[in-house]
Amino acid sequence: MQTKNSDPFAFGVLVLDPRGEVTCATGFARDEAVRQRVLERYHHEDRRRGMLAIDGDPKLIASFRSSEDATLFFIQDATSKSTLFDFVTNVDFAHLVFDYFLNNPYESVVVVDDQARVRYIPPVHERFFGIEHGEAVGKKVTDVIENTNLHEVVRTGKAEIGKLQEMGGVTRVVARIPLTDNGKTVGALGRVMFKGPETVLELSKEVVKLRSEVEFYRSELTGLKRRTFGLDKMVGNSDAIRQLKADISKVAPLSVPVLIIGESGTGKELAAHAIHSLSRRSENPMVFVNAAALPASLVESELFGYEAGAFTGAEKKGRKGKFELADQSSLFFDEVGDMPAEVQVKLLRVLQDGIFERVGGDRPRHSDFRLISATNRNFQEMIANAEFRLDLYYRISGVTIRMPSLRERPEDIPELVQSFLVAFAERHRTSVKGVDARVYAYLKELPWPGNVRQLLHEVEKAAIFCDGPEITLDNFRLMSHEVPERPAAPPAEFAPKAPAPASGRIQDAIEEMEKTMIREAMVRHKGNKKKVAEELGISRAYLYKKLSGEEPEPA
Ligand SMILES: Nc1ncnc2c1ncn2[C@@H]1O[C@H](COP(=O)(O)OP(=O)(O)OP(=O)(O)O)[C@@H](O)[C@H]1O
Repeated sequence: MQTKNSDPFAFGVLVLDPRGEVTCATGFARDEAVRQRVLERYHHEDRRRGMLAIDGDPKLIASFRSSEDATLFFIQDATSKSTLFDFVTNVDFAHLVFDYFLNNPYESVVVVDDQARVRYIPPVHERFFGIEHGEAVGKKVTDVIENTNLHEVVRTGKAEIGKLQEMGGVTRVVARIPLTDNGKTVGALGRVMFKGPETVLELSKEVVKLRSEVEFYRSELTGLKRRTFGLDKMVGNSDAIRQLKADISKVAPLSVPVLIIGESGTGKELAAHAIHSLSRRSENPMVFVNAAALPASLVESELFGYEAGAFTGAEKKGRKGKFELADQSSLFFDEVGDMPAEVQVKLLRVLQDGIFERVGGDRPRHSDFRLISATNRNFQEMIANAEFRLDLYYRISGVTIRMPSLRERPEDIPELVQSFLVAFAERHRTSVKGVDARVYAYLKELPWPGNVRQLLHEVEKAAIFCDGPEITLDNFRLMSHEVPERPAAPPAEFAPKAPAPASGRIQDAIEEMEKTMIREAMVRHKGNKKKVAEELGISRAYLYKKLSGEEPEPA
């Protein structure tokens, strides 16, 4: 057959009279064999119109229509159109599907050729544009359809999906798809995707809703992960630590204020993190306040925030304070026992009912925060000495959790040492050092006034100075002689009295040495007090006191 595969648009037309005689045969239909195959298949049909898929060589698709005086066949070579052939073979009402796609207002397509001339426009569109049936065929699409871009799609070969198109005073969401054959753009089709942007708006609202749900579940998942992480970070398996973990798990989900007491370095901040992580507020970050470091002059703006233009130097838009930031989250008040009396009184109301006012503001605000406080001070003594308000104490201590000192749980030392060595190796990308068995026995005997923090630093220093694969007793002995032991009792006891002259007294010498170490560490850590306290194995409150005794008044 001449036309086979040489022309993708090749077709044939066959017309029969009522007696079944051929009255017209063009293209494919001139071939006797093709006619025979089509008619054989047609003789089994009792429909008046439809499509026939005829297997063989070549594969053929014939659509037919019969009336009183004639039957018309439109025959196409289906060799290169296997999908179409399969479709027609399997769907014996294929013509209805085509009908639907050609006539339904929201499915029907406009087809243009490679010159962007209209090849097909469905009747519903003709009516919409007020044109006669068939009038648009052959015209430039831009002359027929308002605001079309089909000509550009033909030119560029690039699809345009979900574009808005104004037509006859209404907006539709349309898709314009290039049609390619053997890599060449032979035309394009355009179809309405949605009646109007409102439909898309609805869909996008749905997407936003689903996204926020995904976000919620994602944060739930992170929360779940953090939940175990919170307690897992607390190393130790002694009775004291197991009891502590059980207490934390019990208290954490309740919204009561928690006061964590314990010597410096026992892990109070770690416990606060665990409480927050195990609470329903864990999706939001915990807000920190170091009460000891809070100057009375800044307390209100820091804690309650301020309105725009509240004072010179204030941020233009105003600023949220810590209480506002902690809404729906936890507020961690570290070193709460070191809070000056004038600060204590300012907190009574907000800690009672969550109500506060921003500086320069004239309306009360409310924050739903959960208070977690920590101190290494002895409250009983402080209350007795009128250093801490009893009413405030009641508000912060809904539940009190006591952190056991390291002396109370020496059996945890090996596990702590191991975990510090693993973390050290990870941080410095080295292999994990082993530990000589005698080391543990030695460490268990020490008083550990700086508790876990001090142990951590001793272990890290030992790891730094250890050249071999195993940390030995010597590494520790060396370190512990270099670092003077400091008790972890209330910092006030250790606050410098007055600059001591070189008197020859041991106490003065220790203070001098301490000052030097603090000064050097402040330089090393560029003034980062947290790091300085960590490195020196002292509490931040202690460091603040030391610094305030040393630093000259600002000019
Ligand atoms: N049980 C523990 N397991 C592992 N690390 C711990 C544990 N307890 C404390 N640490 C570590 O010891 C250091 C001090 O802990 P943290 O800051 O929580 O103590 P703190 O009681 O708040 O001290 P301070 O009162 O001086 O602020 C931190 O590096 C912390 O990670």
